[in-house]
Amino acid sequence: MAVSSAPGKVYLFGEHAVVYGEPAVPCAIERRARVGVEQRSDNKLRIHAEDLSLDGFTVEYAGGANDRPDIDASESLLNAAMGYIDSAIEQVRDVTDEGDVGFDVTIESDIPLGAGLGSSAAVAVAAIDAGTRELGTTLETDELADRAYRTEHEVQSGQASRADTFCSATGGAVRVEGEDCRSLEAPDLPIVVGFDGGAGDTGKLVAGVRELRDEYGFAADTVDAIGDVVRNGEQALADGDVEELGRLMDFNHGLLSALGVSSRSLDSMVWAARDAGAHGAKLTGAGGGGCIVALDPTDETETALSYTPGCEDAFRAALAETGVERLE
Ligand SMILES: Nc1ncnc2c1ncn2[C@@H]1O[C@H](COP(=O)(O)OP(=O)(O)O)[C@@H](O)[C@H]1O
Ligand SMILES: C[C@@](O)(CCOP(=O)(O)O)CC(=O)O
Ligand SMILES: [Mg+2]
Repeated sequence: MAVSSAPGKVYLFGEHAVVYGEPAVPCAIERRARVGVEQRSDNKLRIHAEDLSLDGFTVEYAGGANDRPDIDASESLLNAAMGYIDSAIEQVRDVTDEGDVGFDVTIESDIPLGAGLGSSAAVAVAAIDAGTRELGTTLETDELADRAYRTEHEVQSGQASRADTFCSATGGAVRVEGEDCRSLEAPDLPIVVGFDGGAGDTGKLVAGVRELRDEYGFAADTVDAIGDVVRNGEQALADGDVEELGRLMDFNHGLLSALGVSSRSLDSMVWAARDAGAHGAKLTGAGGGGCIVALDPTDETETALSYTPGCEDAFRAALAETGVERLE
């Protein structure tokens, strides 16, 4: 059996706009998904996912479009639940040229699902890394990130950036613009996360922004403006100017909100953080529900969030210096 882990992330800047070629700066955090993969003697896939919102389940099936697991859940729920892991295993089969190989896969994760902290990318990166190693192939980080990106691209119906998967594979703070992915020097940022207990559907939210962008010139301008915020943010990051970073995060949140991807609970957490004296706050990831990220070196934001109606959990997140980790 091979076991790998990979971290989740927050977006300091640039989600959604990154899908259209603008730069984005995500930052890996110490919340990880661990995936164990063991080769079977038949061609079936057995997936044990403790932390899925289906209350944890075990299924056994051969994988691929024509063989669905026999469990009592709607097709859409099942697709949402299984899509990333299914597609990650296809990448393992493809990269190792072992189309018929079966696996027992076990997933454990401390990253909330669908909440903007990149659980899908972490699961894809860890699964592909463990799966390929189980078959005797160790991928370079760039190829691992690329294979995990293909997983997200497929599951999100062709609409995904390389940001989440590159960040999860390499760790640290990164900058992604189209195919250009690189690591950034980042100061130790005082990151606080607020979680509303909910989730958003990444594919749907991305499609919604695309429709707005196609329909209105000003929505396309809003996407471009996010790119400008990110470029300023990169400079602030290089200068270690946390106050300026915060101001730019506030601006970024306003633009995301204009694109329709915020929600009442995300907005209340953002305002609670600002009122508590955070340098800045914004939603992170696809939006619709899930998490916000704020910068505050004091305890005020975490405390304020823990009393904010609609906030289920608030925690400080350390930067994850290491991306994929090979545990067994
Ligand atoms: N612990 C887990 N076990 C199995 N699959 C997971 C797990 N965590 C995430 N996933 C997969 O990732 C999907 C959520 O990804 P996504 O909607 O992109 O949100 P995010 O990446 O922001 O968490 C889940 O529906 C599931 O397919
Ligand atoms: C909205 C988007 O920019 C980020 C999605 O992040 P998450 O899956 O919500 O963590 C989509 C993408 O970059 O693929
Ligand atoms: Mg995701």
